[in-house]
Amino acid sequence: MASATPPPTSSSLWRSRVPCSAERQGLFSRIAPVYDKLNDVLSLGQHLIWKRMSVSWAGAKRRDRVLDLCCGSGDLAFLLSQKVGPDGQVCALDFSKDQLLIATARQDLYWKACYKNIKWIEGDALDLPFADSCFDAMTVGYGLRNLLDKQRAMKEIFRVLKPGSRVSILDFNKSTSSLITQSQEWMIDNVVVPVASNYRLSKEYRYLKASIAEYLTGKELEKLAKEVGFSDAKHYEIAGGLMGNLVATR
Ligand SMILES: C/C(=C\Cc1cc(O)c2ccccc2c1O)CCC[C@H](C)CCC[C@H](C)CCCC(C)C
Ligand SMILES: C[S@@+](CC[C@H](N)C(=O)[O-])C[C@H]1O[C@@H](n2cnc3c(N)ncnc32)[C@H](O)[C@@H]1O
Repeated sequence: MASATPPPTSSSLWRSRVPCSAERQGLFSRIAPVYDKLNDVLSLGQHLIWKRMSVSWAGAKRRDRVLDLCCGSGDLAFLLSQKVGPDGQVCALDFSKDQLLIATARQDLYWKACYKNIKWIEGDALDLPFADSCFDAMTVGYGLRNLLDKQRAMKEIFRVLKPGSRVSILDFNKSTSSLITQSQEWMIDNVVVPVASNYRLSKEYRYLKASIAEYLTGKELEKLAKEVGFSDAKHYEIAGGLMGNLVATR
């Protein structure tokens, strides 16, 4: 009699599929304590340059009311805060309590007066607790790729933006070039995951590869934005095509 197939272990389950929403929430909470440090180390500090570019593309200006969606530890929220100034407001939303705790701790550490204009909100990007047409600009830094229902997310982003305003969505680029894809995968397999293993976070960082494979290409992101109603959408490749940024205008 053929031996019964053993039930999949949690790690083998993960290897064969991208985690569900609750598992992702747990993932980002587990990586929260080392998230910023590993981003700095693994991107050689470049990620902050990419984030500054993304915030500039959002078009936030003084006294605006803006949203940083999937804010995590707050990198883009702090940049937006400086753009809108003390008379503006930044709403920064995330569904991970642990990421928001890191963000609020950073806010307390930093001295800039404008940072008092940031409001941290625990919520779901797929069901935003905001009225229609209430934001002058929005950023989504490394968030959309992590959302299970990207169309629903794009519809929510469209709904809460004021007519004529922009969203700037920074993430890994799902490249149509096999060389770029192979480079991303090589770096994740041979640099990112081994470094993360020092913090017992191999599985969490290995997820990057599957999430990029499941993501949308630049053209597909532009198409999705136009389908939900954005009047204009343009995807820019940065960092040699390893990263990408969609700018969509309502
Ligand atoms: C800021 C960056 C990634 C944020 C990020 C997003 C996610 O969805 C994750 C999911 C699970 C774990 C961690 C993350 C996460 O950190 C981009 C830079 C940090 C990356 C971890 C570094 C990846 C290396 C790149 C493939 C190539 C870097 C090239 C650079 C010019 C050296
Ligand atoms: C890779 S981090 C990006 C953090 C930050 N924007 C940055 O650029 O560093 C992705 C963030 O998205 C959040 N996230 C994932 N799915 C979410 C959802 N459905 N609703 C709200 N936040 C979500 C995670 O908790 C995590 O903090």
